[in-house]
Amino acid sequence: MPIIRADSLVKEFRRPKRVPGRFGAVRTLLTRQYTVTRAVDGVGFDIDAGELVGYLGPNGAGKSTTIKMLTGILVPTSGAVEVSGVVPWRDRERNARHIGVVFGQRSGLWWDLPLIDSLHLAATLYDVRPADLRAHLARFTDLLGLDEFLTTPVRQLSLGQRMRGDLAAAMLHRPDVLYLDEPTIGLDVVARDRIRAFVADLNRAAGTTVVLTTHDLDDVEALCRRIILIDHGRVLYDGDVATLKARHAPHRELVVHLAEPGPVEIADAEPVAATDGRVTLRFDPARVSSADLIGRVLARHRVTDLSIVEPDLERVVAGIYADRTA
Ligand SMILES: Nc1ncnc2c1ncn2[C@@H]1O[C@H](COP(=O)(O)OP(=O)(O)OP(=O)(O)O)[C@@H](O)[C@H]1O
Repeated sequence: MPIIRADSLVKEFRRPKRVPGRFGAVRTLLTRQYTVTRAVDGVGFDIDAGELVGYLGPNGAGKSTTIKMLTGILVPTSGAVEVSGVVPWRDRERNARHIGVVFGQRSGLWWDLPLIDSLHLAATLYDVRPADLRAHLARFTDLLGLDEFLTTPVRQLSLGQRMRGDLAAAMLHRPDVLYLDEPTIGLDVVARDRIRAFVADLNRAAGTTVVLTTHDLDDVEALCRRIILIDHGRVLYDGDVATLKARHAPHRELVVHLAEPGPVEIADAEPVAATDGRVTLRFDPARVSSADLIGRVLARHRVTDLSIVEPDLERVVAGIYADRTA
């Protein structure tokens, strides 16, 4: 049963056409001509309760605009959107009760308050019961490592600390759906890992549905089974990560470290690199299994180490965008 339904969503932005020259500003106002940007151009998808979906696309593809329509910040030009049976832009208050939103570039916290006071204030706004607040705060503090900076004013927090605070604030009322827009942008490895672990835990333990927009495809590899790929406001791909890779990057690589450097010639495998006894063989798993290939290499060579390299999602997605613009 879908918890999020988007059907033929379109969003156009109109901007007054600027008239150049003397008195241009006045003439811009008077001519009333507009440039129309179609940021989202017929996007549709269903997301089931408990899914964790990566919503991806290059700069300007229409990701944030879609998320803003899902959260009720923007009204679609046409098409329909429903989240937990609510039309977000029509009933913003009811919608807000069952969603959490975190925009990586912007904070929902109160700058002058210590983080803990900001969290209490967020809980008050959402009518979180004191006992629930205590339980959620304890769990989030533990998972996100908040205790070292709970009493620090928000304006003094580092980006990673602030982001963890924002996530906690967004989830205190235990919404069914969490929208995350670039949650790990500019963060160090520690903060990024904390955030990934927290999101994975929310999804697994509480069944929270998560829609994640990110340019960091390591986030996607770590968290998402399904991705929706958009470009120029349209869906290019909607499905699981493994199928996308199989379709667009069917090859795997077997990296072999030889005890005695030399050429490796094996049927069904193409040597693509060789340095200091480290040979990389590219193969198609649909034609030859890794086990078979490894068996053949071991039968012919003395090997000190070997590994299989999966295609990198980053490269796969970059290749798809390049094909589109070629
Ligand atoms: N308020 C606005 N007024 C006019 N045009 C806008 C507005 N907001 C977005 N756009 C345009 O709509 C298109 C899609 O923008 P959007 O921010 O949704 O892309 P995005 O995929 O989130 O990009 P990024 O990865 O760079 O954040 C862009 O061409 C952008 O310039």
